[in-house]
Amino acid sequence: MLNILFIQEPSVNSTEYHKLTKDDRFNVIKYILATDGSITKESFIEFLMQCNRDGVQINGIFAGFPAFHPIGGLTQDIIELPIFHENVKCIALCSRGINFVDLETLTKYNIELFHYDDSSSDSNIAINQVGNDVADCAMWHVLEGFRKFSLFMNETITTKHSIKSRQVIRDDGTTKFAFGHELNANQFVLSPRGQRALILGMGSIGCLIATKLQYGLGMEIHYSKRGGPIKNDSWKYHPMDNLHEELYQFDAIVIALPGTTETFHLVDTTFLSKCKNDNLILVNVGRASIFDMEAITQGLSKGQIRHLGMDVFTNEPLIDSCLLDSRNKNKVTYTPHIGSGTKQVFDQSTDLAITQLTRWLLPSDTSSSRSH
Ligand SMILES: NC(=O)c1ccc[n+]([C@@H]2O[C@H](COP(=O)([O-])OP(=O)(O)OC[C@H]3O[C@@H](n4cnc5c(N)ncnc54)[C@H](O)[C@@H]3O)[C@@H](O)[C@H]2O)c1
Repeated sequence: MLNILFIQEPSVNSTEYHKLTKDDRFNVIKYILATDGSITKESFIEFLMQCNRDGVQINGIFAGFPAFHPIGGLTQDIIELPIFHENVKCIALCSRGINFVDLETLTKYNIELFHYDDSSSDSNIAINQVGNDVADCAMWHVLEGFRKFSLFMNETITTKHSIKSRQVIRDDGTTKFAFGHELNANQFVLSPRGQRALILGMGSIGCLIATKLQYGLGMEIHYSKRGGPIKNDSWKYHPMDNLHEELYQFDAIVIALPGTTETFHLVDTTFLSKCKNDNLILVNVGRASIFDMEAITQGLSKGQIRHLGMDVFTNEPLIDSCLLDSRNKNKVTYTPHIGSGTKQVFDQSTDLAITQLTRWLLPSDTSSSRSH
């Protein structure tokens, strides 16, 4: 019997989880690392020791979201414990990103770490569901940048009146009727149709953002990435090393890049100085580290940035102060890192993680979806 420890709750809709609970080759053990601080690293280690005293060896770990984060990560001292590295053969995360895990020490002990990967048709999953759902989130922020629907909705909630909610306040404080095309005396609601979007990063997320902005909003698509262009004749490629010279022409810039040392503060004061100097829409669904937030804050205050849309934050889970600043309330939209937060992704991530664990632990198993 192989023991799989669940340190986070799986999706109750997961077919693979239900199969696992009925499979007599596996035993499901749960010790949930709660996010409220009630379980510490010490209590987790004590739990492992108790398992050992009871003669139960943990062979695989379903880490889910947010994995080991509540106890400060899967650190070297935990992995170095013989009761850990002598028994655990594999760990499966539900997130695509691998954060708070000491990969080097896991590799030293040949412990396999799986993460969410929906790019292959190998398993019974919807391919690139994450890319699709994050791209929806990016498209919403871009649309908000042009049309400002949330702003009008909030005004309607406040005024309970469909005319007053779109009224424009003149510089002298008087109001006038508005068709809905004016935000204030100097700013207009715009159609995204025919406007130019630059997408930075053209991986599984970037390509779907491009498709949605092109076919959903009617935008002209430009993109940049490392390693040369992709095969698509209707999107225009700009090499990264010449990007600054091209920035003047874009109405919306969408970030779908990973947070790396190379992309750190890619969007800084110099970058912004090359962009158009008003009505710029900036959206980030990649990583906040790509933005130099001081430069962005200045861009907002001097009126260069018409709209800032963010699904990622510098010190998550905290929200960047420029987004919370009341002076920017009509210029920002933010979502709490929920780009991929759909039921479909949640259910599928459990299915994938369990498939990865069971395949690794029983490599010769050829039954059902667990076969190689
Ligand atoms: N907001 C969310 O909920 C959410 C969810 C999943 C992923 N993400 C973020 O989105 C990022 C992109 O995800 P993906 O699945 O499309 O990744 P991917 O690996 O499929 O694509 C990354 C793209 O970025 C490009 N790139 C990487 N480094 C670069 C550099 N230094 N300069 C220029 N281009 C570079 C690559 O060429 C590729 O086109 C992830 O790394 C993650 O940070 C966010």
